[in-house]
Amino acid sequence: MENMVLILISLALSLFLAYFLSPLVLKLWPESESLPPGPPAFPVVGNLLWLRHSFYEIESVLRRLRDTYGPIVTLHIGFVPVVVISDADLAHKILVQRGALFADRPPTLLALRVLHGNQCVVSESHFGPAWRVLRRNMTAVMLHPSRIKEFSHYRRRAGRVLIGELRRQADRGEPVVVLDSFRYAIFSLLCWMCFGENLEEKTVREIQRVQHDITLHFNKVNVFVFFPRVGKYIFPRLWEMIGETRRRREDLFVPMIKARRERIEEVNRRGEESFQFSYLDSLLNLELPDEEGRSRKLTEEEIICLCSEILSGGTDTTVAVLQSIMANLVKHHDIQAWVYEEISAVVGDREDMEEDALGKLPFLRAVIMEGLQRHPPAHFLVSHSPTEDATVGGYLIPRRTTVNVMVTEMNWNSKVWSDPMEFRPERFLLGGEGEGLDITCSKEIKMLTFGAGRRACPGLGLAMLHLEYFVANMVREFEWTAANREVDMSEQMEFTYVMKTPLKATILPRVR
Ligand code: HEM
Repeated sequence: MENMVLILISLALSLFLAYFLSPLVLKLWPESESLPPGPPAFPVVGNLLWLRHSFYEIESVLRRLRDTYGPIVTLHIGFVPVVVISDADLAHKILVQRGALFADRPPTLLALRVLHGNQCVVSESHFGPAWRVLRRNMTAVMLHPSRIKEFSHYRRRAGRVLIGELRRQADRGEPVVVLDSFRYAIFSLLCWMCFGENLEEKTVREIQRVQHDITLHFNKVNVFVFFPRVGKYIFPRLWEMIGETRRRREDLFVPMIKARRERIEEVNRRGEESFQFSYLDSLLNLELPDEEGRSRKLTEEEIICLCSEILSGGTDTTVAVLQSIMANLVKHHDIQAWVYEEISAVVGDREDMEEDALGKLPFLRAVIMEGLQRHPPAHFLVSHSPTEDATVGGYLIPRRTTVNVMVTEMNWNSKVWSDPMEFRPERFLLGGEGEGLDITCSKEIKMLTFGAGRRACPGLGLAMLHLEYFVANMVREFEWTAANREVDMSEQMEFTYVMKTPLKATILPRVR
């Protein structure tokens, strides 16, 4: 109790100093000369602008700062200096040309470490041997094109569930709100790939609820940036909720892990051949190098966090883009008609749309690329960090500094893209400015939706396939029109950037 009072008093004092004495004091923060420029900063609160703006406004704040200070600025968020880059050449330098130097991640907040297994997940691991093993396992074992192909029966099943659900809603004669159906389709698909079982709907929905709560906490833990050591005493309820969600996830995942272990032993004993491989199987076998160079098996908690990572990372991002693309097809009926005609010409009146057909649909691919360019679900990358002191744009960025890049400054750059805010898939066809665009950005950055370099998104191929597969099936089965006169395309920040008003459409089954 005494501690609590002391904390509150010192907090109040700092806020008082920061807010009321700011006109008199230019800089109380002992800022290193070397960091890129930025607004004045103060103890505890960092930049005063956080007293006037919420984190949700960070993008517009950064645009204003870019106009004042240039394409590389330093913000102070609580105690943490954060360097933000908004220029494609500088971004290419740190992500690709000197990628190894900037491939580390900064230390994660304690609250996130509780949820993310002490940084033992691919996205948060420090750049080093353990990250290499985890990432190679994810890309070579789970996300390798041949493995993705093996999972095609899961996609067919998820596609049927989605179309069935949309048809049921359409039969009621009401406009459909598609978001939940999209989310369930993508989530269940990832669940089956992750756990290797045709899990029942009830179980999938339970896992989905826990993952959803983890996402909600992920957004709230921002407050711990300001109070990294004492946050759990200042916000005891939030801290308790985080612990509670973590326990619920354990209660769900641990029995599945145990069952899977036993199943693998049984399969090995019997020599069964028709065994559907899963991400979980690879994690059960995986060995991580420890600090002394020895190998060790993953703990149960680490396995839980790695499964959780793929479910969260692969769902919200893909669903956000899927919804935005469908909203654009509702809004631009001519583009929807073009997609439909292209699919019909290739697939004809066959019952099922085979995945191989997707490779013969260049306009569909262009629509997906345009969706990714215009509606990146992450407006910032996951934070990077240099492993040693580094110079960028003439400024020194000390080792371990948090560095981030503004994705939308690349994707919506009017010097690269004509009318970047218009939905114009043709730009990705022959002769268009996006023709043959290398989405991995190896030579230059024009679109940064999946990041670039060593830490670029390993789920790129899977996400593209899911987007193409579901958009193609939904356009083939239904004609989509707006339920309201206007489709509101404005977006807001949740875990990712999503449509502020979820898409509501009238869908009519097509006659074949
Ligand atoms: C449209 C869908 C997706 C988008 C736009 C997207 C975007 C991103 C971005 C911007 C990053 C950060 C890159 C960086 O820090 O430089 C990232 C990292 C990551 N993504 Fe995705 N992602 C998508 C789908 C997926 C899927 C389907 C999976 C897995 C099934 C996945 C797994 C990951 C992982 C594990 C990382 C961390 C990589 C590392 O730190 O080494 N993502 N993604």
